[in-house]
Amino acid sequence: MNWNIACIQMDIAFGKPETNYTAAEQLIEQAVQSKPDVLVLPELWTTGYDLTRLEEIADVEAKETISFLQKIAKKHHVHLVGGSIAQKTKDGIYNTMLMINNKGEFIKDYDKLHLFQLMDEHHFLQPGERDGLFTFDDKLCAGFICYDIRFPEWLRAHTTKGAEVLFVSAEWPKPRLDHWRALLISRAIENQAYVVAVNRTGSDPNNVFAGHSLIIDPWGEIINEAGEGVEILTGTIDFTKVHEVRNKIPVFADRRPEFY
Ligand SMILES: NC(=O)CCC(=O)C(=O)O
Repeated sequence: MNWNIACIQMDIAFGKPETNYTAAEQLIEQAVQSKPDVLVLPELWTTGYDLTRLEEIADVEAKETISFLQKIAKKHHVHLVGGSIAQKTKDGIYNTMLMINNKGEFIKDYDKLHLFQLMDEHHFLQPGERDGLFTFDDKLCAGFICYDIRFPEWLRAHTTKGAEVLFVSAEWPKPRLDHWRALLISRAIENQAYVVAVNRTGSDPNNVFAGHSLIIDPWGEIINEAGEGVEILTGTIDFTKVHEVRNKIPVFADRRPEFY
């Protein structure tokens, strides 16, 4: 089985959800022209890092975003890794990734596990406590959010359970572009999995963001890489490649977890 992927590398208006819904919808309408099976959005794409105003602008129980994504998924018969949004719950605000299948069914939400202190997340957000595993078309995938990629053990915990595609939504600043690329390529090689990583572009009052969304195969080869600007990045995932690479170098069978 193959999947055509489309990554929505967008700019994000700081603290303006309505502007961002409109911008995302326009880009998605362009992206669906190539008939993707899966569409992916970046981190905190409705609000950006306007953390001091989250109490006011976060989506309560993610209701508005889920309904926005469900409408798109059904209209275009496309699976959505709906990036992440600031979700307001009774326990606090979370940085939450939303997965909707191509029938418009809500499949999974994943709250960012590792909060990034350098961008003050720990002062405004609650850390997640659940895994990022989910299934589209019977294929086991996993979702991660930005800083999570610095924790190889977290991604490995998902591939040892069988995940074959690792989706990453990010707002990764430009000064650490080299880390972004190196970490993502490493996560693909060590997990022998596809990595589909969507970063935002543009800037906010505190950071300039790197763009350079990436689709990487299980051998660590880059299938496609975006530039710095607004872009729809596409690429095809061939699931047989996961099994070819895992059979060639049987990393999972050769692990010695009793010594780790
Ligand atoms: N939004 C984030 O989690 C950014 C992570 C980051 O920039 C890093 O260097 O790690």
